[in-house]
Amino acid sequence: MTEHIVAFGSLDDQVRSRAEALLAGRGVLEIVSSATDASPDTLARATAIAGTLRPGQLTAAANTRWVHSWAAGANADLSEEMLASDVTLTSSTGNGGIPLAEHSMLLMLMLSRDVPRWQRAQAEHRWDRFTHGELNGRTVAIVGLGNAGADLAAKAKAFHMHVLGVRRRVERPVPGVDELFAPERLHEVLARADFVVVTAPLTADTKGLFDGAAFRAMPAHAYFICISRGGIADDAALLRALQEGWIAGAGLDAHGTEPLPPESPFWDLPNVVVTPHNGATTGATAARGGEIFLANLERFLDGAPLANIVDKAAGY
Ligand SMILES: NC(=O)C1=CN([C@@H]2O[C@H](COP(=O)(O)OP(=O)(O)OC[C@H]3O[C@@H](n4cnc5c(N)ncnc54)[C@H](O)[C@@H]3O)[C@@H](O)[C@H]2O)C=CC1
Ligand SMILES: O=C(O)C(=O)COP(=O)(O)O
Repeated sequence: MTEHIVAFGSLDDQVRSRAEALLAGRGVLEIVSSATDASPDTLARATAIAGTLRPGQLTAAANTRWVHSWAAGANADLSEEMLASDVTLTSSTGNGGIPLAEHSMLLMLMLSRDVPRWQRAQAEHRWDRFTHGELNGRTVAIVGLGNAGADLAAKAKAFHMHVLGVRRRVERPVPGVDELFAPERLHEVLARADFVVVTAPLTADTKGLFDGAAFRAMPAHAYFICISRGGIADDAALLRALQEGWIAGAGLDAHGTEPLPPESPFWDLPNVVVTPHNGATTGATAARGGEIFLANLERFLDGAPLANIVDKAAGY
């Protein structure tokens, strides 16, 4: 059987030539600049698609058996059409765990040292020597212990932090995590944390998990960091928590509304570090994403079970 693989977006030259080598004699690779540019003919020919489909496109892609998302969190791919279809959806989970863990360390360091205050002083050429904090000996609670969370636990341990972890399978220890808790004990964990880092995916279970009660459960000196998905925090509650001093500050790479609108109050809060959902945007992430796709392409061509299959019912 000849496979017709369509990729939306630009493929790195190396990934492209390796995909073409895998397909030699077994199929063709067609690159379309974006999903919007995919013609009905292209969609009808595709037996597999890499990229996020637009509404109506999956229905038009009648021969497609596999859709691969370039994203680690496949939320944007889980359309009504996708949920209703029996097409296999795979994600790029695993591409960005390392930079997300680095980004979490960066945000914890920036917040504890009050880097924004130095930046304000530097912009004004002002010599502002103040007392700031250390990570050493502080407690970090990590919610979600997959690629990013597990790597963060090891990194936090290397900074001599005490590491609390929240995961559903508490019976499975994670290196670097000192104490593991089930999600039902979240508020108890939050009450003990100096830093809370959310790395869990956005699912029906995690949507709005950080509501007013969760922020009130955190100590007033604690910082909230979200590197996975906005929507896990209720933005109105987070804003109140930051403005009214329920918590000390936040480091936000993932936001409830993206791009964060220019008028959003989060931009201007002195105790918030905003990054534009690019905590994992490194060359290495793109390279790892390419490897994940190529390994799955090989499995697809061999009729072998695919890796990184998204559990449509679980939502990630
Ligand atoms: N900021 C950015 O640029 C990026 C953000 N992401 C987001 O980061 C997330 C994490 O990435 P990875 O660590 O690679 O994913 P992962 O799938 O390896 O890790 C997520 C972990 O959360 C756990 N989990 C799921 N529901 C949970 C719940 N209710 N309570 C506690 N734990 C729960 C899962 O079992 C899994 O172990 C992705 O799902 C994605 O949404 C991913 C890449 C880039
Ligand atoms: O891979 C992911 O899930 C990410 O959040 C990365 O952002 P993107 O989807 O590439 O805009």
